[in-house]
Amino acid sequence: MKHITCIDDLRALHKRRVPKAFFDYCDRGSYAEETLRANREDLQAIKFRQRILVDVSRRDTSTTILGEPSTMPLILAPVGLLGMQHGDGEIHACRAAQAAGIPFTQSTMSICSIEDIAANVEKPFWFQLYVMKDRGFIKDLIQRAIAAKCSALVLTVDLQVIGQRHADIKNGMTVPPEWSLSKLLDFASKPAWVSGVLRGKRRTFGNIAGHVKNTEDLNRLAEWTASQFDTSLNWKDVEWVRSIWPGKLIIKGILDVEDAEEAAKTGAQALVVSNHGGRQLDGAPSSIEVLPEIVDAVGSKMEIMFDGGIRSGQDVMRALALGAKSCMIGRAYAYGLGAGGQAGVAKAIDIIQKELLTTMGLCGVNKVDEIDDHIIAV
Ligand SMILES: Cc1cc2nc3c(=O)[nH]c(=O)nc-3n(C[C@H](O)[C@H](O)[C@H](O)COP(=O)(O)O)c2cc1C
Ligand SMILES: CCCCC(=O)C(=O)O
Repeated sequence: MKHITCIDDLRALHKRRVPKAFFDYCDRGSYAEETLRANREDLQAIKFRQRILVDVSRRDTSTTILGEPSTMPLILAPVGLLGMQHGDGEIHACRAAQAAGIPFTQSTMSICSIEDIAANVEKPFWFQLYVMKDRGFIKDLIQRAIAAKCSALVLTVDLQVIGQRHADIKNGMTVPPEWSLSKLLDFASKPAWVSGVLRGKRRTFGNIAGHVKNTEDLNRLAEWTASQFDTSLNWKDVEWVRSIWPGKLIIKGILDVEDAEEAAKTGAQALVVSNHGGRQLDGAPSSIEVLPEIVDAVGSKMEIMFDGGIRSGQDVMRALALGAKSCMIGRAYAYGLGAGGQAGVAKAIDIIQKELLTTMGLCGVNKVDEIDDHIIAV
């Protein structure tokens, strides 16, 4: 890993090591990918004020996230199918996060189950919930997260209707992989990936396989989602989740001020300003574009987390300057996982922390809570 110096290097290695269908599933966005591109372009358009001759010898990235100490304002976002990027991928990513001292969020759509992770890591992790039609099953899932001592529930509210990802259709992306000649040739050129996934505990969705009806459709992710996810989901269901889950609640997938104001009334402690990494509503604004107005509206009532397009410590600094308390990363660490398992995720986190520390120094800032819009050049 010594020639890896940035997240882009991990992406290139991920692309080389993991079958095309799973790399593209991770890398690409929905429809024309306008929002996917806007997430990156709008972050890059924010320029810093360089400040010199400030004593920055006591720089420190540590902070708190929902009252808990964290070594940096960074969270591993829920990412589905990590166990298809690398055998036992969820366990490896969670271990890397815990070793680095930051939270890991397990997706409902994980390959390893909640119990698989809990048995293989040392500390509590966060659980992300998708609400499906079978509410008895969802209640059971929440109770499994409670039994596994998950320390926060991330309720994702922006994927009841799934945005089409052209690449997944073109690649025939299925879980577990379905065989075809082109896939066999692709897999044959990635032997380390094949043996890693074969050694992994599971090759299908650990949390949901065996529980929900229509599992015969499970292989075709988009069709299966359309048949299982509940499009009637509304604010009353958030109250229902709140009544079952006693711990910290985070609502993920807010882009609109009115929705943020509604979220603030639910008793949730935090929200994530997110467009799902440009994988859902194509044509939606970038997350960074709407962050300031959401912070203005509800930042005094809830902790504001941010995601969408973060590929560096500079990007974390930008989101914090515009009012986020912490940032989630999705692809940045998934690339690391595909590139090198736990060590690759650790590398992604380390790269971002070092970049943040350097950027803080060059902007004349010592502490995370000193980062605000004074560091932005106008
Ligand atoms: C491959 C992939 C799978 C994802 N799966 C989930 C998921 O299961 N649940 C969820 O809430 N968000 C999911 N997301 C969205 C991420 O949690 C996060 O919002 C997004 O990745 C942030 O953008 P970034 O990838 O540019 O950092 C997924 C994102 C990616 C890239
Ligand atoms: C069916 C959803 C799978 C996980 C997800 O949220 C994503 O791919 O963006």
